[in-house]
Order: sequence, then structure tokens, then C-alpha cells
Amino acid sequence: MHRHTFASLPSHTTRAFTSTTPHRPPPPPHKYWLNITSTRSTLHSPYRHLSTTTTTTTTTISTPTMSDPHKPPNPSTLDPIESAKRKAAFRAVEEHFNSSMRFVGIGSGSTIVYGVEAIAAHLKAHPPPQPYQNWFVPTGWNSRKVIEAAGLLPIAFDSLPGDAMLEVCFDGADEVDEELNCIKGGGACLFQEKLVACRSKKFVCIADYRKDQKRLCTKWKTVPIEVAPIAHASVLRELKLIGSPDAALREHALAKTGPIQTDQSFYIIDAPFKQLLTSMDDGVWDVDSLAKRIKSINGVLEVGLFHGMNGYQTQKAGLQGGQKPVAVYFGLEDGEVLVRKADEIE
Ligand SMILES: O=C(CO)[C@H](O)[C@H](O)COP(=O)(O)O
Repeated sequence: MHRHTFASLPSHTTRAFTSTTPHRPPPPPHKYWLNITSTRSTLHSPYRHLSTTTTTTTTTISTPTMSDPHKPPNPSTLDPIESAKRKAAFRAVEEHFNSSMRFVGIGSGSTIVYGVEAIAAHLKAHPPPQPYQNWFVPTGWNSRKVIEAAGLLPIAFDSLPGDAMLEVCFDGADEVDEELNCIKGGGACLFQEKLVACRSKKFVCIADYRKDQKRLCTKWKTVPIEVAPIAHASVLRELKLIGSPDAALREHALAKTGPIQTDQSFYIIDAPFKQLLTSMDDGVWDVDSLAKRIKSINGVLEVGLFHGMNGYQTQKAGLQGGQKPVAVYFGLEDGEVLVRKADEIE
């Protein structure tokens, strides 16, 4: 089994993940993760309407039930949606990962659990030559737990060698449009996810068919925005001025617990917008201009729109990293995987 312990890590890496990390005290086991999940599934998932009984079929959207929530569930217990995510994850990893990759980014959410499962399975079958080490860069607390639960080695983003680029980062999305712009942040992890995507040679997205839409804000109606707590009211005010009067602070399902806090101890605002336009349309809020406009508001740390150039396009332009995926793997209802790739790799 390809398994590592902290005993083998350089000291700077262990230090990055001790319980003295200033921004996040050690949570009670599983509790924090479950909070986030229940909040998302009750308050924030546009897919909850799919949990209905029709005259012919019953579709249940499940949150994986696991004894360890950071480990993938037994494949034989998966419902069709989870199964679709898992298939997409294995295909994405097969096509974009290899054992000689030194630094790899790992996103957050329910889908990436299968990506990490696929990576661990690949490393078990094709161990890297020793003493070669693969390092996995998490995008938050949940992501780090998933990496650890799979027996892989996490390394904090700020412990990366200064000149290192990640070979690839795998992550999920809440919605993807036909130009591969994404909405992310449904799980409140957008800032670190963007940091990691922009430090990666390529971002590979894994999703299920519900996320595949022509335009953003079709089924996932809101843009998540991470804001400094002190600025949340003024950001809401400005969002109103630019066309999102119903933007709201994301709160825990249990109201007395207050606003959800990110790994940076910031808040999340969910801002509804009408369907966003792509670069092919003529109109006001195309993805790029909306993302830039929101980012320009004082107090905004990051916007959950992943747009602009992908990793291949930045490399071509002599730059590095990129917010947009180079490929998106959608697990389909019939068990197939649909791959949408950027033009550069068609
Ligand atoms: O952006 C994210 C977290 O902030 C996730 O990637 C996104 O919400 C998708 O999550 P899931 O795989 O659970 O559908």
C-alpha cells in the first residue's frame, strides 16, 4: 500500500498542518465537514429538486454515507449520481495523472473524493520510483482530510518551493458553461481553489451531467463571493447596485450559528444573477466582466467565477497557471463520461 505518515515529512510540512495553524482550530472529528455538507444540501444545492418522486422513477441525491466522511464510500452502494462522479473522476485521473508528478492540487467537495480515490489506486498500481515523492496540495481543511484519509502526502500551499508549479490540479465545479467557465464555491472553498488552479500547469475539472450547461447561472443561480466579515454589508450594497438585489450572506442551517466561515475565516455571499453571457454573446454581464467587476469591490477576497485563460493558453502567452479548466469530465446518467476539452487539446 502506498502509504505515508507525517514521520517521513520534512519539518516545515508537518508544521504547516499542526493544530496550532492560526486560522483553524482542530475541529471535532467529522463535525465540521458534516455541518458544511448539511448546509449545502439543505440551503444551497440547486439540485435538491431532483430528490423527488415522479410517476416513473425516483432519483435520490445522496450525500455519501460513510463511516469516515473523508474516505470514498463502497462503490457498490453508490446511487447513479455518485456513480457518475466516480466514473468521471477515474477517467480524468487516467488521462491527466502519472506517478512521476511531484506536486498535484486537490480541490474540495463531494466529487473530488473520487478523484483522490483514483489517484491512490493509480499510485498503488504504479508506485513512483523511490525515493521519489508525490505531494498533494489541499484547497482547504476538508480537502486535506481527504488527502490524508487516502494515505497521500499533503503539503501546504505556502510550503511549496518558490519556483514550483503544480503539474495538475483536479477539482469539481457547481456549473460549467460551453466555454468551460465555471462557477465554484458552493462548498465555500473558492479562494484556495483559485490559488491552487492558478499555480497549476492545468486545471482538470470533474463533475456530473447536472453541472453541464450552456451558460452559467442556469441551474446554479448564484455567484459565490468570499468577503471580509467587516465589509459584508457594503459588498451586499454594491452588489445591489450592479444588478443583484437579492444577494445574501450564506448562513448555517442552524440560524443561531451565524454566517458560514471559510478556511480564511471570511464570509460567503451568494449573489443571484440572470444567466451569464459568454464571449460569443452580445450583452452586459458576460462572465469575464462580471467577475472583474465583483472582484473590484472593496472587501471581496475572491469571486467564484473561474474564467479567462486556461493553463495551456497562459503558457502560450509566456505566463503561468490559469483559472479555467483545460478539460471537464462529466459523468453521465447512462454510465458514460462526456469530456469537454479546451480547443488547445482538441
Ligand atoms: O467549488 C467547490 C467547493 O467550494 C466544489 O468544487 C463545488 O462546490 C463542487 O462540489 P461537489 O463536488 O460537492 O458537487
